[in-house]
Amino acid sequence: MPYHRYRPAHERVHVALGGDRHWPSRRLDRAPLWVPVDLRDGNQALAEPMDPARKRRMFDLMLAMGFKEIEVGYPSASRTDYDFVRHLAESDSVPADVTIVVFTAARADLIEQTFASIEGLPRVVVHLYTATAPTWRDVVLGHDRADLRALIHRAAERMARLADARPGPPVRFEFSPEVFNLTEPDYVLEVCNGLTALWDASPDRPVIHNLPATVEIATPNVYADQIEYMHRHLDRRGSVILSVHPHNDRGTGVACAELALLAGAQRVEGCLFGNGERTGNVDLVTLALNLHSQGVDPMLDFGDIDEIRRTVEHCNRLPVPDRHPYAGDLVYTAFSGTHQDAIKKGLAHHERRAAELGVPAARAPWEVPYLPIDPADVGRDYQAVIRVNSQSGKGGIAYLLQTHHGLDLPRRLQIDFSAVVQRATDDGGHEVTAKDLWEIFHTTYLAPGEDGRLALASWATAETAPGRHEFTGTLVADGRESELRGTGNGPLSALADALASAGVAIDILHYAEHATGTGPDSPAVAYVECRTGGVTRWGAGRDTSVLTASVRAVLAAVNRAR
Ligand SMILES: CC(=O)SCCNC(=O)CCNC(=O)[C@H](O)C(C)(C)COP(=O)(O)OP(=O)(O)OC[C@H]1O[C@@H](n2cnc3c(N)ncnc32)[C@H](O)[C@@H]1OP(=O)(O)O
Ligand SMILES: CC(C)C(=O)C(=O)O
Repeated sequence: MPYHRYRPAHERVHVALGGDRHWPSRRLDRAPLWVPVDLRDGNQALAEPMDPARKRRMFDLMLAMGFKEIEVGYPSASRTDYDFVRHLAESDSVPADVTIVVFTAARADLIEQTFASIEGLPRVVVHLYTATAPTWRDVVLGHDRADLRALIHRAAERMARLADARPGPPVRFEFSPEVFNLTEPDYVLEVCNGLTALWDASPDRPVIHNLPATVEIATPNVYADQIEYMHRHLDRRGSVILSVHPHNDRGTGVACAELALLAGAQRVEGCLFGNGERTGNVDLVTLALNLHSQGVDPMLDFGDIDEIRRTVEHCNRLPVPDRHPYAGDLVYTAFSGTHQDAIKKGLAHHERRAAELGVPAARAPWEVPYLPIDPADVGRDYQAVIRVNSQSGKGGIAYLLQTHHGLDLPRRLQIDFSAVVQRATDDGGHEVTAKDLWEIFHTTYLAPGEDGRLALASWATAETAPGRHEFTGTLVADGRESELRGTGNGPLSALADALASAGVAIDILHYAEHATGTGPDSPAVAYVECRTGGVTRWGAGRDTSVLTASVRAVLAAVNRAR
């Protein structure tokens, strides 16, 4: 690989913080101000940018989730964006606690058009951006440091003039030195501090300085150092909201945002599920739910994450991957045996703990292995948690039979059945559903008691004296009938005695039964482990009568052994 073509980050940008950093020992204990930029940065990265209907649907989703500041577009870039801002203004669609952000480059015509778009909107941030990094200055914009600072200053003055001329509540300002992470720290400070003064930022009308990792170039600790340096050196710090805007080129956008928050950032711009230019903007869903999983209020509602995902997929026309943190189809699912076993035990323990605490399971403290959050918190259910394929073990299989069919298999039967399922999945190599498992269970353990070579044409039991039982019946073996009679201290030992009288000697090694529901019509299931002719097999029976279920279970085990 031609790796020698690339330079490490420390050769490309000076990080001014030195060794004196505070962020590593800080903790995240509150949510920042989240600002979704899906309708601008996300939208500009789509092959088919959103039409007005999709924009509106995304906007409504953001309101429903509880976002309080939303970047809605680049109104000077396209008719759709301009009209969307006008639509929000004219339809009175912005709740009183929500601020709208509009985005503009540092060009007079674009700024004028931006201000025209926001007429009548009560709470607005106008967001100015210009790239400040050396390569962009030299190659793209063709300005040296002083020229570019002057260009930005002129644009900011124009914004201030237009804002002053506007009736109603004051407009607020945001500035992004695009590619902040590759810009000399002293230059960013000079430009940002200049704007803080020019816009006369105050605590009640703070300016937002948004410091983008436009293209991720370094490990997240480097970004954290860069943010902490700015946090400690920006003028009028109490009048500045320090914002970050990470992208995900190295796949570490989330880590960059989290470390930046430790380093002093107060606001995060990103997109839902990480849509955005190239590898995307930082994913706000992951960031917020990471906080939730630490016991910190994320200040957003993810109660129905599948609906959020469906809406975002519809608006972006891009799928959210199956492994996406917190939201992917497979992220609360375990296929592998030991994980399933641990989750099954963990869920049972969770239910017990909730009962002990006297709270609903959905309110009890969460400590289930392999599941960082309770899927129910985001509207997922437990049904999908465990799925079975060739990597699965007894725990997961038993869990599915229990949750879907009410079967509570004895431990040794779980082991036996898991080997049966393993053979079935090894042959086909595919996933086995709960319905498939039931069919395999039925064919293997239940059916041999109902239509096996050894059957009972009729039978009856009676308690002839206290603790003394008699079993009588007609045995059909390979088409031939014979009468049976046996006695014992219970119906099953009487059955064993009767079978022995017909030359079928059996030993019942294990017996268990339970109801599968609550009403009188709900079937009982019996499980029997039998040894006959030196072979040990499990059988099962199912009937509304426990006794009939038990007799069938014995016959099933015997037929399987024969
Ligand atoms: C990191 C980011 O996400 S930045 C946001 C990027 N988003 C977008 O570009 C989406 C919307 N953009 C657009 O629709 C168009 O680019 C428009 C309408 C805004 C402008 O279109 P055009 O006038 O055709 O210009 P074009 O798109 O070619 O932009 C390049 C020009 O803008 C200049 N420019 C780039 N950024 C800025 C800036 N922040 N401020 C001022 N000028 C800038 C370039 O130097 C170049 O100037 P030149 O033509 O004199 O060389
Ligand atoms: C200009 C800023 C906000 C941006 O979109 C970026 O740098 O990615």
